[in-house]
Amino acid sequence: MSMPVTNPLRIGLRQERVVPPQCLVIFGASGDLTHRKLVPALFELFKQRRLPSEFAILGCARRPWTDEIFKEKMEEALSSQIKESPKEWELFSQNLFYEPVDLQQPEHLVKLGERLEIIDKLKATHGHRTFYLSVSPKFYGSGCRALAAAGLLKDPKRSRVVIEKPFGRDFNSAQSLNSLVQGCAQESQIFRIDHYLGKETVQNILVLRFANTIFEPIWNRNYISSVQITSSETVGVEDRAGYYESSGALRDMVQNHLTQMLALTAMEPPGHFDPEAIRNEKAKVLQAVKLANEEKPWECCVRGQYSKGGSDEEPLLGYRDEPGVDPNSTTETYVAMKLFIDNWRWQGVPFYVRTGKRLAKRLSEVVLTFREAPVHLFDAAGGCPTSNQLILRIQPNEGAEFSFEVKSPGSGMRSRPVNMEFSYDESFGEPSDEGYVRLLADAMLGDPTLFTRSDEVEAAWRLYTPLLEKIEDSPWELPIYPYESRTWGPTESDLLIGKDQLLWRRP
Ligand SMILES: NC(=O)C1=CN([C@@H]2O[C@H](COP(=O)(O)OP(=O)(O)OC[C@H]3O[C@@H](n4cnc5c(N)ncnc54)[C@H](OP(=O)(O)O)[C@@H]3O)[C@@H](O)[C@H]2O)C=CC1
Ligand SMILES: O=C1O[C@H](COP(=O)(O)O)[C@@H](O)[C@H](O)[C@H]1O
Repeated sequence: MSMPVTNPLRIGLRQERVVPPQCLVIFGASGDLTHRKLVPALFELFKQRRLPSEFAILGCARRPWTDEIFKEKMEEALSSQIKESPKEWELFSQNLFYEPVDLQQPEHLVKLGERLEIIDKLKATHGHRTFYLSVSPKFYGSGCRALAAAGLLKDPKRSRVVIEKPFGRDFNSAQSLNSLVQGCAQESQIFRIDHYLGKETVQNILVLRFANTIFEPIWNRNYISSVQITSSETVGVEDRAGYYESSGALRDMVQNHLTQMLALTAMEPPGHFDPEAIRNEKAKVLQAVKLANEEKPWECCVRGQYSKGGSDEEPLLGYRDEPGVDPNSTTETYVAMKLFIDNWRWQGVPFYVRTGKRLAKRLSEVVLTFREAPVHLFDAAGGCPTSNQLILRIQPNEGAEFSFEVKSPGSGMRSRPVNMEFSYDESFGEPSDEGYVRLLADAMLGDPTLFTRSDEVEAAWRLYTPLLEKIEDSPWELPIYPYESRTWGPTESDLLIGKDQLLWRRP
C-alpha cells in the first residue's frame, strides 16, 4: 500500500490563532455585506476550528426579524457552502442570534445591552464584544456615539468596534470622523477595515520584502525605474449605484485599497513586526506621496466611465444606463494616475496606479520594473531587451513572478525574456482565504496590524482631497473619457503612461 504523499509546504500550515470567547455584534445584519462576505467568512473560521465554543453572533438591524428568521436568511446566504458541510452548519447556526436595533434610538441600545448580558450567560462570553458597523457610512460616527452612550465601549480590554469603508469622503470629513470615534473609544479599540489588507498576497508584500535578503538592496530608485499598481474589475456597478454615484473609483478604490498596496510596497522596513511599528512606517510613507503634477493634476490623472460593450450573447450596459445611475452622470468608473514619493528611497520613481470597473480582466497586481542593463551586449529577440520585472499577483492566481532575460537556444547569442513563477495554490495546495476571514479573526483577536490607523487614513485623504476638490470645482479640467466595456480603459490613460515611454501591463 502506498503512503499518501505529504506536501512539505503544508506542514504546520493551519491555524495558530483561535479567537477568544466573545460575542460579535453585526449592525447591518440584513445587508449585502453581511450576506455576501461577513457570515461566509465567519462560517469559514468556524469550519477551520478557529472560533471557540464560547462564541455568539448577534445580528442587528431595524427590521423586526427573530433569531429564527436571521438563521434562515444566513442559511440562504451560505447555501452552497452548507451543501458541502451540513453538519458544520447545524453547529454554527446555534451561535446565531438577532436583535432589532435602530442605531438612532437610544432605548434600542439599552435593550441591546440587556440582550448581550443574556448572551454572555448563555454562551460564557464574559462581556467580550466586537461591534461591527456594516451600515451606511452616515452611521459610523453616530453609531459609535450611541454605543458609547449606552456604556458598551467603556471597557477598552473587552470591547472593540470595527468600522467599514469608506472612512470619510475627504480629508476634513475623515478628520472629523476620527475625532468623533476617538471621543467614544480608545484608538486601540477602533478597527478601520480595508479588506485588501486581509488578502494573503497583500500581506505577502511584507514577507517577500522583509524576510528575504535579495530584494531589499535593490528595492529603491537605484534599481527600480517604475512601479505599476492595478486593480481591474470585470463587474460593473451592480446594484450599488446609490452608493457609487457619490463615490466613484477614486474614493471607492484608490484612496483605500490601491493606496494601501502602495504603502506596503514603498514603506521602510519596520524595526520589528509589531502593529505600531508597521503602521508608523505606512503612515510615514503615505505622508511623502504626492501627485506627479500638483499644479496641473490633469497631466497626471485620467478619469473614465464605461460605455456599453460586451458581445451579442452578453451585451453590457453603459454606466449611465445602469439602474439608479443619473443618465448624465460624471462619476468616474476608471481612474489612472501618476504619483511620486518624496523621499530618499523613491525620489523620481513614478508610481502609476489604475483601477476600473468593466475592464477586460479581473486582476490586482503590483509590478516593479527594474532599470535596463547599462550596456546591451546581446541581440534581443523582438528587437529590444525587456526590463526585468517583479510581479506580485494579488488576485487571481495569487503568487509572484519574475521576468528576466536568458539565452535563446541555438548557435547565436540572442536573449529573450522568460518567467520564474510562484503560485500560492500550486505550492500550498489550497486556495487562500478571503480577506474578511483574516480580518474578522484579527479584529476579534484584538490584533490591529492589518487595520488602518487614524493618521494613515488622514494621510491618504490629504493626498487625494485637492484632486477631488478640483474635480468638483472645475470638472472640465479633469473630464470623463468614455471607454468601451471589457476593454482596458480610455486611450487617454495609455497616453498618460506613454508620455514616459511606458505601457500599462496587459497580462
Ligand atoms: N456591500 C459591499 O460589497 C461592501 C460594503 N461596504 C460597506 O459596508 C457597509 C454596509 O454595506 P451594505 O451591506 O452593502 O449596505 P446595505 O444597504 O445592503 O445594508 C445596510 C444595513 O444597515 C441596516 N440599517 C440601516 N439603517 C439602520 C439603522 N438606523 N440602525 C441599524 N441598522 C440600520 C439595514 O437594515 P434595516 O433596513 O433592516 O435597518 C441593512 O442591514 C457600508 O458602509 C459599505 O460602504 C464596504 C465594502 C464592500
Ligand atoms: O471595496 C470594494 O472592493 C471591491 C473589489 O474588491 P475585490 O476584493 O473583489 O477586488 C469593489 O468591487 C467595490 O466597488 C469596492 O467598494
